[in-house]
Amino acid sequence: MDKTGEVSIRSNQWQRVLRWHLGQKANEEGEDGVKDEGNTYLGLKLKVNWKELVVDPAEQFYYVWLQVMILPIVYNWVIIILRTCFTAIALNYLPVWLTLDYLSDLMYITDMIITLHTGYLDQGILIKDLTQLRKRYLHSKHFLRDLASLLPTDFLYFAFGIETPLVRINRLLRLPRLNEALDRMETRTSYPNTFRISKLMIYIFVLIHWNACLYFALSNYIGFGSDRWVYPNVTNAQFASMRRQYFYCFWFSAQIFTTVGDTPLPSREEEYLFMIADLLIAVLVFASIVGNVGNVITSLRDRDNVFFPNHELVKAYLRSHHISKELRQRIDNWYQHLHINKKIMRENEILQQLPVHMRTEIAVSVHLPTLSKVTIFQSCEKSLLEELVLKLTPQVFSPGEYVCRKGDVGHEMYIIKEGKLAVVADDGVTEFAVLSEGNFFGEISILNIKGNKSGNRRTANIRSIGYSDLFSLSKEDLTDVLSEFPAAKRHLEEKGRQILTKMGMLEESGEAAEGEAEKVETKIKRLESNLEVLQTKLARLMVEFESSNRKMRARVEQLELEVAALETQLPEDGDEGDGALGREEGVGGEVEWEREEAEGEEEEEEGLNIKVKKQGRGEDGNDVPKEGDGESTKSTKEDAERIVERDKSGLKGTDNWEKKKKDDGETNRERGDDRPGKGDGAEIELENGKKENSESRESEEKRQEEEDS
Ligand SMILES: Nc1ncnc2c1ncn2[C@@H]1O[C@@H]2COP(=O)(O)O[C@H]2[C@H]1O
Repeated sequence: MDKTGEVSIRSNQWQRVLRWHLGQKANEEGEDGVKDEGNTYLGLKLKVNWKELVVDPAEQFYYVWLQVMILPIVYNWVIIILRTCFTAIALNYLPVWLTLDYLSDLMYITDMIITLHTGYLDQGILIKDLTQLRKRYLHSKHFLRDLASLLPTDFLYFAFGIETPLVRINRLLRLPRLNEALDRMETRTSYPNTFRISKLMIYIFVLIHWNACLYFALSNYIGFGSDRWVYPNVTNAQFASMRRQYFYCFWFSAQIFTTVGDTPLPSREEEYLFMIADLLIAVLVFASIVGNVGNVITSLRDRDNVFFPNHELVKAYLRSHHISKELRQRIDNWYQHLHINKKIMRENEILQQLPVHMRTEIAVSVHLPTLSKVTIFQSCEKSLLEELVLKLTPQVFSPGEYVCRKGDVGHEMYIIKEGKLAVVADDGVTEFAVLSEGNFFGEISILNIKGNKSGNRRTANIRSIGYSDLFSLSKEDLTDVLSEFPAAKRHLEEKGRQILTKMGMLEESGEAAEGEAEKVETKIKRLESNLEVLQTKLARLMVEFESSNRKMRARVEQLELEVAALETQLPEDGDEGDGALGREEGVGGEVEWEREEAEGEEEEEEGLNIKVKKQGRGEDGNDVPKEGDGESTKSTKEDAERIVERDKSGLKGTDNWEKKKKDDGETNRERGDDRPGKGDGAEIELENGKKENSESRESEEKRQEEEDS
């Protein structure tokens, strides 16, 4: 199984390498082809449609191609000026130069084709459509620059002669491609500081080289050996060789740029101008060397400071607080141990800038070997381990140091990555057990194990025997993780219980008490929920009672009003028909106003009013004094208003309840349920009211009939 797996992984890698050879289309077919037959690769290679090849700029091929492109660009930057100024060098190696020239041109052309087929990201998606790629490249300024760098200026050789390679100066325009390649390398390299310094040195070398070439050309122009400043006479055998010519000029130029050593004083204006320009450039070169090297040193120190805590500051602090020599020595040893063994304490801080999933992957690959040695985590799901690794904090303990002491409050548990620790008695000598790599401890006091007599206190002293490398996991983090993985929690608790039982620190009745406590808790919860239901019912009943009470009161008040109105009306009935009518109207108005209060009872109320009027006339027949009439009517109206006001304010307290009832009813109706809902008390009330009214009306009518007869 393993072997087959390995083979398939390897073949996958090959398939990926093939992808950029075969192009996107051929790739799909190619995968099957490669699987099926060994010879298919060759067949597919012939089928490759190179025109449709699209390069992903994030892939290895593009990176490798950029590195290859460094060669022709650097070649042109170094050789064109050399051949221009050192004619002897140009002519002596002409076939070599011409070959290299056209080879570099070929690479420039290939580079343009590859750029044309390089996809780009649009909203995070790689664009592979060749028409779009072509359009984008051909409309960009890069294309113009690339085209300019490839113009066949070599035809100018016919005009100026083969010894003037300066005609190829346009080849230098490809410099941005070199920068791109170097930038990519800088992000990929594992040694960015070394890379930066090397890059700087190469730039300076090219600058000195150019200056050397120009110095030789200027000397040639002024006349070799005409003064002390220029290049000595080339007819002199000592300075005749091409190598000597170049090295002398390079040395002279390097002297100026590094401002080290004595250069001969210039004697002609041209020489002065050359020296002035060189010295100005030299200042910049010098400054950039110092600056860059300074940066590298600072970044190296910063890296160390991030990896390891700043010892200098701690030392200064300890000195200023007159800490004992012995303790200072221990602290020094601790730092020394970290540095020598490259123990990184602040990895969480260092990886902070990465997205969580990447941090998890790193943490998993770094810490999983340790976690997988821990027995309880061996059987755990991968997701639990992934959650755990991000929460682990590395800690290093020195020899003899106590990690925890019996009786302390526990805040974290520990996993041993490396080292040995002893569970020791209070005398610090008797060892109960020795814990080593892959063991864990400190879980008992943070797990709230039922029946644990020591509660949240440490049950033992743990002392580091030598240097020990631990991971600590805080109580909160552990609780968080375990809440989602109950099996792991049970496992941990079981181990804790075993230790506690051995130590006799687990209450026997702990389990039973736990069960009892659970039962009581369940009962309490049930009672509480019952109580809630009862309270709700009571509140509903209260509201219903309140509502019917209010209505009854309103009805009584209304009847009283009407009776009073009739009483005042009766004596005038015979004399002033109109006035009586007016009053009747007035009372009717009041009654109407009352009616609005009594919800949904209009018809019944009207019926009642008529009956009351009849009854009033029939029963009484007494003359009610006219004077008192007005007053009584007025006071009755005021009373009624007061009552209604009171009722209204009484209503307010129950408004929410009424509203809830209505809402409930509406919800039911929305559900298509026409039955009265939980909150349909009002409707029920209304129906009850109607029933009562019709009953009272019937009894009223009966009474009337009896009286009439
Ligand atoms: N006899 C023992 N063997 C191994 N580990 C122990 C023993 N006694 C205590 N421990 C561990 O030491 C830890 C001390 O802190 P805790 O009580 O939180 O949890 C304890 C256990 O994890």
